[in-house]
Amino acid sequence: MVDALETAPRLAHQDLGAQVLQAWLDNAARVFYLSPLSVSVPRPGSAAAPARGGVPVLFPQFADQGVLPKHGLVRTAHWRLLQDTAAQGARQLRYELDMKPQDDANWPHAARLSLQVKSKLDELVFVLRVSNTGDQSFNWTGGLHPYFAVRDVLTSSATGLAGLGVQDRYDTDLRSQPPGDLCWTTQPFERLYEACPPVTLDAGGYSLRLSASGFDQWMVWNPGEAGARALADLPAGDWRRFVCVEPVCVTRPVLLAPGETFEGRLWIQVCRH
Ligand SMILES: O=P(O)(O)OC[C@H]1O[C@@H](O)[C@H](O)[C@@H](O)[C@@H]1O
Repeated sequence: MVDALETAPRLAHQDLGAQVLQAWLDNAARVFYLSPLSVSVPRPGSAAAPARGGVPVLFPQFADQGVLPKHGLVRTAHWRLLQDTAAQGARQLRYELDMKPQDDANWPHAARLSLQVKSKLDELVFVLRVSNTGDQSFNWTGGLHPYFAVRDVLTSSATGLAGLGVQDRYDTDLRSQPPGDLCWTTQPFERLYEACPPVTLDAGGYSLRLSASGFDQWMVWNPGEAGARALADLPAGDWRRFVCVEPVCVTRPVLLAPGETFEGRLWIQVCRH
C-alpha cells in the first residue's frame, strides 16, 4: 500500500508574505510557476519583494485600487509559522499575522490573518481567515494570487467562465465572457469575473480543477509578451509559463465588524489526462 503522504504534494514556502512558493506532485510536476529571478531579500531602502510566483496573499487592498501599496500590506510582511507538519496522509502549514492600528497610517486597524494550507494526494486546499481584532469595523479587498504553471499559456484553456459578467482592463466594452473555452494570446490579459464558480484549467499534461468559497470573484491575469517586459523579476519568455486564476473579493469589499471573521477557501485538484 502506498502511503498517501508519499503522494501528497510537497510544499516550499516562506514566512515573507506566508507565500507558498511551490507544490510538487509525486511525479515531480510543479503546480505553481516560480520565477528564478525572484528576490525576497530586502535591499537597503526598499521593502522585501514578494516572490514572483507561488501563491501571494493580497490584503487589505487588491492591486492598485486604493492608496496602499499595490496588493496591500501583507505580502511584504513576515508572518509567524505555527504549523508545518506531515501526518495522516496530509501535509499542513499554518501561518498567522497580527496587524496593529499603528502599523500603517492609511489602514489603522487591528486584524489577525491566518493562512492554512493542506496538501493531500493530488489536492491542495488554501484557507485564508481574516478576523477583526479591533473595536472598529473595517473593510478590505484582496484574496489569493496563485501563479499556476502551464506548459504554454498560448495552448492552455479554461472552462467554467462562459456567460459570466466581466470587467476587462484592456477591452472595456466587453460585458460578459464569450461562449466556449477561455484562451490566451500574446496580448496582456486582465479580466475580473462577477462570480467565482468552479473552473477547470488545462495546464498541458494535466488539468487543475479550481473551486472557491468565501471569495466571490475570479481575477484572471497574464502579463502577455509586452506586459512581461515591464516585470524585472520575470525572465524573457516566462510569461508563457503561467496563468493566474485568483479567488478574490474586489467589487464588493468585505466588511468586518469587531469580532467577525471572514473565511475564504481555494481548492486545487490535479486531474491527470
Ligand atoms: O506585479 P504585481 O504587483 O505582483 O501584480 C501582478 C498583477 O496582479 C493581478 O492580480 C492584477 O490584476 C494586475 O493588475 C497586476 O499587474
